[in-house]
Order: sequence, then structure tokens, then C-alpha cells
Amino acid sequence: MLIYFCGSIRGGRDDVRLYERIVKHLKAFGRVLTEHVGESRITEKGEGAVLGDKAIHDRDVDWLNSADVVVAEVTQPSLGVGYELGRAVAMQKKILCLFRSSSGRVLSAMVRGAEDGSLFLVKEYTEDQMEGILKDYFSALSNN
Ligand SMILES: O=c1[nH]c(=O)n([C@H]2C[C@H](O)[C@@H](COP(=O)(O)O)O2)cc1CO
Repeated sequence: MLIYFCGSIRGGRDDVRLYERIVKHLKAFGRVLTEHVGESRITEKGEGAVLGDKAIHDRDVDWLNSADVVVAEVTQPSLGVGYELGRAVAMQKKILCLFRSSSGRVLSAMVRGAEDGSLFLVKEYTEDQMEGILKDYFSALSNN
């Protein structure tokens, strides 16, 4: 199972510790292609200085193409995550979005409104529910 994890980078790194925990749990279900999203050494500047933006974009779209499932933490708004989700929908990928309403934010209608009850799911959660939500999601996937 190849898993593409999306989380904010240039949109802000406030949740990087949580991304790190999500990536750690995701590894129980498959290979996480975008492990770097949860690494605190990647700052708000992103990998751009090392790789260049075109290389990042092309690598990530290739990874997205190869992924079996996309998991996105969407609480911290990020243009890149929104773009990845749009591309993933066009590729008909299975998508799980995780949103914490305790943040006080209201999720974009273009994400919440994309929920279709099958391929595109949006789950409201608190940090202590994250592990259980991932377990339920991946066990439902393996039963299908
Ligand atoms: O350096 C990077 N590396 C990288 O893989 N990304 C991808 C993965 C993340 O899910 C998403 C974050 O987008 P943004 O930087 O606009 O918040 O884009 C984004 C950047 C910087 O934009």
C-alpha cells in the first residue's frame, strides 16, 4: 500500500509535530511516500533551496499518481495541499481528509463539499482520536 500524506509546508508549519505522529501511524499500513512532510527539519521555506520548485512539483505529482491512498491533514490551510487534493480527485484516488475544528477554523467548502461518502472522506477529529480513525479507515479499505 503506497500512501501519499499531505500537510502544510509553505502554508505554515504549526502542525508539524502532529504530521510527524500521523506519518508514524500511517507506516503501520503501508509505505509513506511523503515522509518529509512530517519532518521538522523542513521549515516553512520548504525543500525549494535544495531541489527547486519544479522538481518538487514533478516528483510529488509522480508520487500522487503511484499512490493507492491519499491522507491529508487539512486544518492548516495550504495551497499545495489543496492543489494535491484537486489532482488526486482527478486521478480518482481514495482520499481521507482530517480536520480539527478545535482550531477555530472553518474548512474550505472546496474540501468539505467534495466529500462523497466513498472515495473522498472528511473526518473531524481531535488529536487523541487520530490513531483510531486511521485504523478504522485502513481496515475498511482492506475489507473492500
Ligand atoms: O518543499 C515542498 N515539498 C513538498 O513536498 N510540498 C508538497 C507536500 C505538501 O503536502 C504540500 C504543501 O504545500 P505548501 O508548501 O503550499 O503548504 O506540497 C511542498 C513544498 C513547498 O511548497
